[in-house]
Amino acid sequence: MTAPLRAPFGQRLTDVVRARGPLCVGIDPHPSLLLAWDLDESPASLERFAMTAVEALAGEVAVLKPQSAFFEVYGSAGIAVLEKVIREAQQAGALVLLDVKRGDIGSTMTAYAMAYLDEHAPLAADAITVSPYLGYGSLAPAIGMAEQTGRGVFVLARTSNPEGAGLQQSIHGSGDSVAQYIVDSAAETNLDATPMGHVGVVAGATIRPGDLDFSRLNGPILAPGLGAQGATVRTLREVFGESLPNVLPTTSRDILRHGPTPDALRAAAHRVRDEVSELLHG
Ligand SMILES: O=C(O)c1cc(=O)[nH]c(=O)n1[C@@H]1O[C@H](COP(=O)(O)O)[C@@H](O)[C@H]1O
Repeated sequence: MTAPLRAPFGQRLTDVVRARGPLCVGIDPHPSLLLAWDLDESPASLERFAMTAVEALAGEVAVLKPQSAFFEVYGSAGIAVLEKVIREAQQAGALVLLDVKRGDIGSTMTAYAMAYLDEHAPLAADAITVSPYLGYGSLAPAIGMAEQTGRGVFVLARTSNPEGAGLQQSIHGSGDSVAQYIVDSAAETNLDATPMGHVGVVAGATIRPGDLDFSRLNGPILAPGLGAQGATVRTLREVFGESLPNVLPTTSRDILRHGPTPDALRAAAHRVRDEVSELLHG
């Protein structure tokens, strides 16, 4: 039997969060942020922006989450920057969650899995975001490959944007909401994993408290929405309650707006991380 490539994602995430605190920072090179950093909209500026964020944060925070769209805008030059971001962030000890929100029929999903979760893929990250709109089962190739390679997937369940609620809270054939069905499906995949499984869910820090029951998930909960979308660290307790230890809050603009000085970016990330740690450990 061949030795596993690396420890399972649930273990790796648990370890890095224990060492660095519970925070994911998004690398979202918005045009308005480039402007605020005195940069133009060119591939060279994209690289400067993204690598400054990596330099400042990859040795400090548990997880970095580059948003693929902001790199894709620049075509192949942007993808080359994204490859460098992933590689150098991992070398500095952060896990990289590539935010691509992929989802397709199973056979195409296999190709997405090979693009982002295969050992030899130039864009291989530690985890990706995936969309279950084609059915939770259609994600099987990504979930399977992630398990084989010690990587993870985060399935959109209840997103942070106001438009998500109507669809995600509608009632699924199981009698629960669509969002709850996604959480429960992830829970089935994660059953028996220790310290937790490799299938996370995405649930916005902006959602209504009590909308979802995460108690059986046994996996990480990526919680976007802090800062620019209006949620605060305090709202995390209201929304996630007893499941707070599994929550990985993520924030992008609210940190990046403090650039371009690496020290200021680091200080902003430390502030949010310490606030979340305080909430968790009292
Ligand atoms: O999957 C995500 O990361 C995500 C899911 C979600 O429900 N809401 C959400 O905002 N996101 C992403 O999280 C980031 C939020 O950015 P800020 O609002 O600047 O913190 C963006 O990259 C979004 O694409």
